[in-house]
Amino acid sequence: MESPAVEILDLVKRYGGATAVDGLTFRAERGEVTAVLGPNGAGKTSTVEICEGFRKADGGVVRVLGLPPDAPELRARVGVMLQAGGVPPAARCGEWLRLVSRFYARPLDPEALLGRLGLTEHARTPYRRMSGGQQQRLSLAAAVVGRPELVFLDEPTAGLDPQARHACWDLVAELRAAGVSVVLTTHHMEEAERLADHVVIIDRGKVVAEGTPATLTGAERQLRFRARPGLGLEELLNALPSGSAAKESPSGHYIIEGQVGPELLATVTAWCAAEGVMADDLRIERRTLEDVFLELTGRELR
Ligand SMILES: Nc1ncnc2c1ncn2[C@@H]1O[C@H](COP(=O)(O)OP(=O)(O)OP(=O)(O)O)[C@@H](O)[C@H]1O
Repeated sequence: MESPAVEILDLVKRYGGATAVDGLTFRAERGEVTAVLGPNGAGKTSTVEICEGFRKADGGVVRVLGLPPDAPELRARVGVMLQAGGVPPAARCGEWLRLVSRFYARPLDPEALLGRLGLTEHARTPYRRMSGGQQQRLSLAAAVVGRPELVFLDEPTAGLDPQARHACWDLVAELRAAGVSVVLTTHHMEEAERLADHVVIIDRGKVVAEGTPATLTGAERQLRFRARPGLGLEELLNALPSGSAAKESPSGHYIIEGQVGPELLATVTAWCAAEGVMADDLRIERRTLEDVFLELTGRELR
């Protein structure tokens, strides 16, 4: 049987006395996009860099395409986009991508890739003079130019403008369509919802939930509206069918959960009318991945 793209079992990484990755276990299947989500400091980059062979684990087992992460034969089969750097400051954008492409047997056309990522007009610009978003796009291009079987993207769209973000998403979708396995970390829940087949949420170095975006968010719907902060919701709750819940989160944003149907909608709007409350942006929708993420990892800043 073919091994998964990435298999991580009981991974542990410590820095001095602090445990950054604390018995982490998950797999990324071949041909799928796996998104690893987690608050700042959750251990995402540590985990990905161990898979890339850049850091050593203190415990557990990691297999990449069935091999140990430092196996030399992985270099030609795995693409890596780092969060920052990796390119000499004086290297010109186009020259660098052409150079990287020469390390591979069947590379993509570097010029076409520069065009795809909006870098053609910067082809002669030295890396140090490129903007942060342009540098980021060059790193993405360098990660995929060798037609890897598996690509690791660490926060690929952080700091990108909307146009570049969409270009990156299109590229990831194409990689997936071509059968490439993708493991990406991100703080953009929308990105994970759009791109990922499998989402792994980690917190304090452990997996706290995983599944498809649809299984994580569930089929349940919510009624949401905006109104002045601090509405007393007890009376509304009394009027709603049992098993319903009403909360204000964050301030001025109201969420009603339960059997969301015509009756619940009528009860809420009748209560609003009686209370003189204008419910703005009233809508019924499924929970988002961001809701699930915040429920699992809390609102405290890390
Ligand atoms: N080289 C290092 N030396 C010491 N501590 C480190 C080192 N690298 C990471 N850490 C610590 O390990 C923990 C996990 O860091 P890591 O970069 O893996 O998190 P992350 O989930 O990628 O965070 P972010 O979302 O902020 O990028 C953090 O507490 C961080 O301070």
